[in-house]
Amino acid sequence: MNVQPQRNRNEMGIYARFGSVARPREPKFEDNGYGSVKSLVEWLNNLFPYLDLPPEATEEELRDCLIDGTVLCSILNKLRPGLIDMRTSFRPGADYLKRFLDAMDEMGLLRFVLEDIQQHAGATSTLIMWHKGYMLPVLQCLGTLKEHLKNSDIHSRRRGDVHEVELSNRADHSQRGSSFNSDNLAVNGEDKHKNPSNDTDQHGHLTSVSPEPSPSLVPDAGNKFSEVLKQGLSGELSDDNITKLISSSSVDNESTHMLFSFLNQILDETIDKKDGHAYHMARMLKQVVQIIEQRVSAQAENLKDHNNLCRVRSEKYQSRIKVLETLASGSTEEIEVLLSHLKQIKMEKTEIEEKERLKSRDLATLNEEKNSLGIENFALKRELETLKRTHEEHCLQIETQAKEINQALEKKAHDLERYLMESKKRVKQLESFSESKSEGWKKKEETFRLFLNNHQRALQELKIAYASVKQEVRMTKRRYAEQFYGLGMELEGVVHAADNYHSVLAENRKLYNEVQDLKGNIRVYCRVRPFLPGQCKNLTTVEYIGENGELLVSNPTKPGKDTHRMFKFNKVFGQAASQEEVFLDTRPLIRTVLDGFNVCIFAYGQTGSGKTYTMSSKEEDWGVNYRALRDLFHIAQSRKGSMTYEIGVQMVEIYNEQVRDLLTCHGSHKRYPFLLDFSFMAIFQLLHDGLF
Ligand SMILES: Nc1ncnc2c1ncn2[C@@H]1O[C@H](COP(=O)(O)OP(=O)(O)OP(=O)(O)O)[C@@H](O)[C@H]1O
Repeated sequence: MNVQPQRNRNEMGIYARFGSVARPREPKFEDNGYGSVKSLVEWLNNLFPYLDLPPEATEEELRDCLIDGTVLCSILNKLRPGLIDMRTSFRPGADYLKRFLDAMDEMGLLRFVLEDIQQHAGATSTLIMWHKGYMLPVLQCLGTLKEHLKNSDIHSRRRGDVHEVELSNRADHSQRGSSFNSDNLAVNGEDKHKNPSNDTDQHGHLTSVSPEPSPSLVPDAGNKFSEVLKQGLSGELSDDNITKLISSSSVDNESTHMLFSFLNQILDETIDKKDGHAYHMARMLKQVVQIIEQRVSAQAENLKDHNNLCRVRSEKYQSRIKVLETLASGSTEEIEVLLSHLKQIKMEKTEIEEKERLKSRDLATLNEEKNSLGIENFALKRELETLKRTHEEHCLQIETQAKEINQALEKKAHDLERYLMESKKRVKQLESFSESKSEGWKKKEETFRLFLNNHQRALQELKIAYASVKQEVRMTKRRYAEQFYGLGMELEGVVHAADNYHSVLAENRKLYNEVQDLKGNIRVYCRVRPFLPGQCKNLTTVEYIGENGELLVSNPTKPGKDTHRMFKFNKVFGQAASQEEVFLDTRPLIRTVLDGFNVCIFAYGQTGSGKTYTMSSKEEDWGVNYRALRDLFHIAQSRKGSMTYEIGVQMVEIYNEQVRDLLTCHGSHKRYPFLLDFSFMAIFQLLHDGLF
């Protein structure tokens, strides 16, 4: 690469600050062995006719064509179909370029960096001119792709040929002796140097190999290992000698090409023998060897590209160094400018030195001050330490006191919290109590208000009523006086009527007594006692009891008409007659006592005939005596207003012609004559007369 610095006053460059204009000669792409820009443009037009690039397109036009990355990605897809998915929604430009560069990395191919194609997109024209050769890495990358695409076409064509050759080889392999794989390539660096004409083309690429063994791949006649190999393949060499040969260093000295040839020959021999497991192993190994050969070939390509890149970059840097050397040896104007700069710098230096002197003087002063301040500082430090110690002791005391106070305060706070909780509880209780009380008082107030209102209303009503009552009382008084007068008049009538009543009453009494007289002053009743418990009911002598006091008694012991005897009484009470019935017949006679008549009732009969039962009886079934007294007291009570009665009672028993007082307690007064009373005398007379 011949880069000569040229000076052109009509162009501007980054050296303009020195007043000079320098433009390095732009690197020539043709010099790098990748073909000219023109050839690349032609290749791209053939590949993608729609691009329609002008044949004389500049690097700038080429960059504009490639900047969105789609063309580059399409080239890669030509090389490996489907490598980059162009249908995805990548943004043309940076995204496609990144995808392209990543794919190049994956394939291990030489590539440029993103800045190589993008760095001048927004730059000034000055910078573009300086970097006129900036597209060089991009063009080199294009050249690499062009070569790979070409090789890929050759390889694909050759793979078709190899397939045919392999088929024919398998058919007559025994006649041919040996066959080389079409991909047998020399990749060792030594090999390339040793046999450049055999392994690489003029651009340093690995050459393709024809299906037939190339003379360049034939083992070297002067090589000892090759001779031994020939002997080994022809079976002239023993196994021990082969082992010794492998263990010796002669294998290391052989080229990769020879080693692959040797390996292929051994594998072909083994396959030809068709010896069971060894045959299959050999086939598999042969396939592995082919893959390794392909990979070695690809790596050789990459290494070669890398070497080329390094060489190009080295040449570029060499040219830049030369440009810089030229510039350094360069211009008087620049030197003058530099001298003026130097003078200026010297003046600045003098000023700076003066300032430094002043600063050193200030520094000395400051040092003295610093020393005095140091001493003062030391004293202050000591004082500070003393104060610090005192302060620490004081702090400790304060901390201790603070702890004690804190504990006391915490205790108090705890107590206060407890009190507070209790107070809150009590406050809540009091609040609820006061609320309930308040509600109660409100209700009472409401009730009282209603009560007051009612009372006020009632009071009003009372006042009105009072007025009306007052009026009414006046009216009533008047009416009362009138009625009182009327009553007085009526009372006079009543007095007259009372007088008449007494005369009527006397007349009534007279009539009543006359009725009693008509009924008979002396009445005789007969009561038949029922059989007592234990007595035989069939022994009764009562045959018939009549309505009008007839009683038929039978006596079977007497003959004839004396068997039945009829008795006649005022009334005969049968066995079923009650005490009440007996009393009711005697009651009218008893009541005449209240009109001043004397009445005597006595019972007569043999022992156990029922005299006591009829007259007294028991409390629950009173006899005539008790019933008569109760009736007399009742009438006396009803006539209390008009009549006052004094009632006296005597009860006597006449037994064996002896009269005994039944109410007295003294035995001396029991026998007759204890009382000379008319009524008793009459009874005695009656008894004496034999009426009873
Ligand atoms: N009507 C009657 N109904 C039921 N029981 C009667 C009746 N009359 C008498 N008795 C009963 O007959 C018994 C004898 O009666 P009670 O003592 O009255 O006879 P008395 O005539 O008074 O005898 P004494 O002359 O011996 O005193 C009593 O047990 C009495 O309760």
